[in-house]
Amino acid sequence: MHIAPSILTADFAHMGDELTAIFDAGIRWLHLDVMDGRFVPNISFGPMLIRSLRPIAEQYGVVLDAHLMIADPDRYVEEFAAAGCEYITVHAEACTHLHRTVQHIRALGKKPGVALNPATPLSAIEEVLPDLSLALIMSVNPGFGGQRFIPASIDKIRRLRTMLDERGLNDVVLQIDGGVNKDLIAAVRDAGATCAVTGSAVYAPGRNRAETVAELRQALGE
Ligand SMILES: O=C(CO)[C@H](O)[C@H](O)COP(=O)(O)O
Repeated sequence: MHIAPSILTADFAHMGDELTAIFDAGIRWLHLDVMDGRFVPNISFGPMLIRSLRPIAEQYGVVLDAHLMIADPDRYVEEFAAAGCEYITVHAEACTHLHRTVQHIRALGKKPGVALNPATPLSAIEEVLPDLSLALIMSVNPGFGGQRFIPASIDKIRRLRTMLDERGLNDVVLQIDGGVNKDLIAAVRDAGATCAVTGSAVYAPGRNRAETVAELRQALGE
């Protein structure tokens, strides 16, 4: 089970320290929430910030995973590939030609992911599942960190796990994103997720980052 902290709720004035704190605690997967103010009602950051944190991530061998909550993401996938993202995830709801976008990311030598909003059924990705490296289930409505986990997401993870297993797609990362904390992380793992995005559970105001990471590991029985 990968723990993938999202920097959305980190202290942007001290980003270098925020990263080394979690990497020193053993984190090797970083989730980058890119928001455009159109697909979601919030604006976060873009490829420029990712380029600037890339050397620190490379020093520790950390996977950079970009979650593009942006309209018409084809316009920008090349920039995120050049910025050093290994996984590039787009939203099914934001793509007119999802299969083409997935192939575009693959052709750039990157690992394509597709995210689904809470109201979007799994059937929206069924046809592209064999082409994916990652499938992301949103367990909050995208746009903001610190929201409450939607309980129905557990069953959605289970159903996606079954779809992947039935097709022998065991290498596809099943990522869950939104409201995952120490009380929920074992349940999402048990339902079949293989990567948990944790924003405010790691980057909680005033909390020691090594301690928040250790709490999540403990909850997983590691
Ligand atoms: O995609 C996101 C919001 O759109 C964030 O990754 C997600 O919400 C993580 O933050 P938290 O763990 O605080 O919910």
